[in-house]
Amino acid sequence: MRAYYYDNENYDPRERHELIPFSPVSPEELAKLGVIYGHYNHVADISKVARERQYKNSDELICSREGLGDLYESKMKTFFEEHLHEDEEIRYVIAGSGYFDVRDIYDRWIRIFVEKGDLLILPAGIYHRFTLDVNDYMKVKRLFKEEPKWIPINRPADDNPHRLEYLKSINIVAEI
Ligand SMILES: CSCCC(=O)/C(O)=C/O
Ligand SMILES: [Fe+2]
Repeated sequence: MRAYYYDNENYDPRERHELIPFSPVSPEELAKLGVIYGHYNHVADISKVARERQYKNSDELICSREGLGDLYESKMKTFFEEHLHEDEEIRYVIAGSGYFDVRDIYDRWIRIFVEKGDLLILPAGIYHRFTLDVNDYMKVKRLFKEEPKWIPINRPADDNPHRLEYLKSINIVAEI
């Protein structure tokens, strides 16, 4: 995992987009936003984490042109729309790599590069998005607390109760 501030420039999002000067973000800073990172060499280790955190379901997705076929363009577009979920987003990278972008408390984008063995947990209510990198391939295990479901709620969703709950959890009081 490697996290850093995004440059906000308007070229292929699958490029690195490092802000100049390079501004790294530590796992501790991510934790303050409620973003949890771990690294596990074997997919089997994830079963333990899943038990501990009471994730009951999982599925696997191959994000690539081949894996998604005709859905590739539309899925990539959806994943890269800024959105939130009403539940945690839990992703374990089985192979390949990609980027999750999350908003910090000042609404700046932090780019999180994840690769094989990385586990990333995004809290419910955080604004974020996802893109593959230039290698265009990621095999990911998605874990769910309940039934496998993936519902993105696109920004603006500032009145969403999970958004408000999230802001409270990181000590930000929303302006109404
Ligand atoms: C890499 S898993 C597919 C993307 C996804 O599930 C998501 O919610 C991105 O934010
Ligand atoms: Fe998401």
